[in-house]
Amino acid sequence: MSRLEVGVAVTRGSFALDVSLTVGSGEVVAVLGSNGAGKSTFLGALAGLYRPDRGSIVLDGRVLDDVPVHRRRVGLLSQSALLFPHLTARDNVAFGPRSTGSGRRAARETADRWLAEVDATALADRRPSELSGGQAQRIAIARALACEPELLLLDEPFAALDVDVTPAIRSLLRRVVRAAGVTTLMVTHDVLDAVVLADRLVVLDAGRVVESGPTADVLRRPRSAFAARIAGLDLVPGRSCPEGLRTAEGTVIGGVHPEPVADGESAVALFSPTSVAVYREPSKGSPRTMVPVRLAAMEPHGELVRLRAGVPDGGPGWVDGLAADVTPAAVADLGADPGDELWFSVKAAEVEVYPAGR
Ligand SMILES: Nc1ncnc2c1ncn2[C@@H]1O[C@H](COP(=O)(O)OP(=O)(O)OP(=O)(O)O)[C@@H](O)[C@H]1O
Repeated sequence: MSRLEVGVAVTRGSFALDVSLTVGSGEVVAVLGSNGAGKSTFLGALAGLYRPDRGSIVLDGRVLDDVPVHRRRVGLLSQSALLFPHLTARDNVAFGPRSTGSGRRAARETADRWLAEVDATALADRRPSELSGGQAQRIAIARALACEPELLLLDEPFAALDVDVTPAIRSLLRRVVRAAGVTTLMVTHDVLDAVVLADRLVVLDAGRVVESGPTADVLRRPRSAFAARIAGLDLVPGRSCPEGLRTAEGTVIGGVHPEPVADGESAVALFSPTSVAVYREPSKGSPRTMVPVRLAAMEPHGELVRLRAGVPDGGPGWVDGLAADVTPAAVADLGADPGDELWFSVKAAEVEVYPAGR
């Protein structure tokens, strides 16, 4: 079991990544972030595909910076299985142990053990062209772990699978990664991968870590707009004020402070889309915060309809992407279409204000 300590800066064209991160021995960390946030660049630096401009990667006390890729003891599982087409499943799995010095027989035994671990013993003699996508990915999992990596990198490991096989492969990966106790870093777009597999979430934005913490904590109390979006919550950034939160342009969002936040401190207001009511006109004298929006989109959301806000003419940018989940009957009463100017409204008692950042 190995502890990973990374502090790297990587430049690709005009994009700059600067990330410091520690992954405890045997810990599974998920790296999330929107498109272009730098997730693949970060993983590529760890895998040895990109040379950092500065910084270092230390795995179990070994500095990896100048270690050739094949000696790093870093396993990589990608979206596609990338099996050798001319080798059987067993020989694909045995390839790693063979190339690190195991004899033919020992490598075969290791391969058979890992094929059993991933419930693929019956597939041992098949070639990749005779495997389904899910079966091939199981073999790829066995192959990655048969090398006994000190660090396992998962790059969107389920992105290329059919949706109906993804849950089974996801839970299989969870089982074998936990059993192997291997230190793991996973890049994913899917919050479900993080919930099922990861101890901790790290959110990247524009090449920087904007949020990090235990998976459940980040999803319960997101500090970044991206994490709030994946957790299904609305988030408004600003500064704490006695009434709740004041946005940069001066809107006050009434809210409660579940934990102490100093007046004027950088903070975020969080609320559930189900606590947002939607009106055609602002209601006067209401104890609710009323925010003008332009309706950007409407989509089904379970038994409700999710109304997605865009910025109205001259309105503040932070309303962009706010969600309101309302009943189909309420949508019919409202008679709203995308492009209409509406008011989102939320009660102070349903807004929680927390310090921003960790
Ligand atoms: N070969 C390249 N040359 C210059 N810039 C690049 C190159 N490849 C990627 N970039 C830029 O680096 C930034 C980060 O890209 P990266 O692929 O790491 O993001 P990502 O978070 O993995 O995105 P996605 O979720 O879309 O896969 C992007 O702004 C991208 O435009």
